[in-house]
Amino acid sequence: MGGLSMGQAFVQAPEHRPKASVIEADGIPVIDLSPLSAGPSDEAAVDALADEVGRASRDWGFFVVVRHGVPAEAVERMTEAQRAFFALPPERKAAVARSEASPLGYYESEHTKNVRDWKEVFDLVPHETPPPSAVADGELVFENKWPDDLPAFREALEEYGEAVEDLAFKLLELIARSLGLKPDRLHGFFKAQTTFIRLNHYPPCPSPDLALGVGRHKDAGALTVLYQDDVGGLDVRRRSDGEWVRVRPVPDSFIVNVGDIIQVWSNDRYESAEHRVSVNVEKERFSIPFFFNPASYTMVEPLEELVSDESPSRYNPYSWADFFSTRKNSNFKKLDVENVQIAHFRKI
Ligand SMILES: O=C(O)CCC(=O)C(=O)O
Ligand SMILES: [Fe+2]
Repeated sequence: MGGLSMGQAFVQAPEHRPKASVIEADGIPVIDLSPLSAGPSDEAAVDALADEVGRASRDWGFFVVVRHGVPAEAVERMTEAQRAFFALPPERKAAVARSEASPLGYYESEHTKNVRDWKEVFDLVPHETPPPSAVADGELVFENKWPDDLPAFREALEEYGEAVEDLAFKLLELIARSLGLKPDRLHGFFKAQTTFIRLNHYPPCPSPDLALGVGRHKDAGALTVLYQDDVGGLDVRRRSDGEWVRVRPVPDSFIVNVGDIIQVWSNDRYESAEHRVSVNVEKERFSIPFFFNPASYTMVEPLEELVSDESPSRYNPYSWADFFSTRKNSNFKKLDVENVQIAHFRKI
């Protein structure tokens, strides 16, 4: 299954290998978003929700949302389409493969921090920009690749993308409120968003003690809204003691995590947490991160409202386009250098 065969490229350094015993995370907050869909908005309830989101973003960088408003049927159609896609024969997946110049589509040899991940993926963007008539040398082309003869696939993705984007904007408003900002303060950054959706398939792995589905990393964008099936495997680095803890699957939920951009915008009030994916011998696992990312021309820096004499800016501004394309390149092939991190822009 999945065509992967275990070899040296997948082997993590001893200090990064998963331990045999798994700590189930009890403390990751589960937040009920139903006050957002309760008709005429109840400001006090929404403020209380924003406080919960703020505390979770500060203490964990992760939280789980339930009664989030994404229709169960959209999720079901999406996960069926995902399974159908990964079950295709290798040559049909290869027909929509990613290339260095055109990074969307199918891919099965991603590296995280220069070690290969035990997974296959399919990337696409929910907002395709019209292709430019001429592409400069070295410029990336973000064009979706759709598999032939799988019509329900495209429809399911479009429906799912719209529903999860609505949720992402609601979460963005809660984050803004939690920072004492106007609810729509961050919306402007997402006018020409570079959001992308990734379908992940982690086949059963013969050596789950040596390899990871995704090596340890932080998400570089603003927010990630993740669907996971009921198998489990996502591990988050707990802030209080640095231990890896497993995020238990909750039916009909999404996992939300704050990415590096929100860490920088918030001037370190919130922190993007390190996470990874463990694999197992018996079961395949499916997940779908929706990486909610701002426009490519965004210069990322702490929001001016959150900077003062007492709380000076902790980061030099950086270009999201440059950060994103450098990271994508380093995930595409094994490099000898460390990949780009927000720590490189840290002032203090
Ligand atoms: O599969 C998962 O649970 C998480 C995947 C992930 O962290 C990523 O793709 O960035
Ligand atoms: Fe991630």
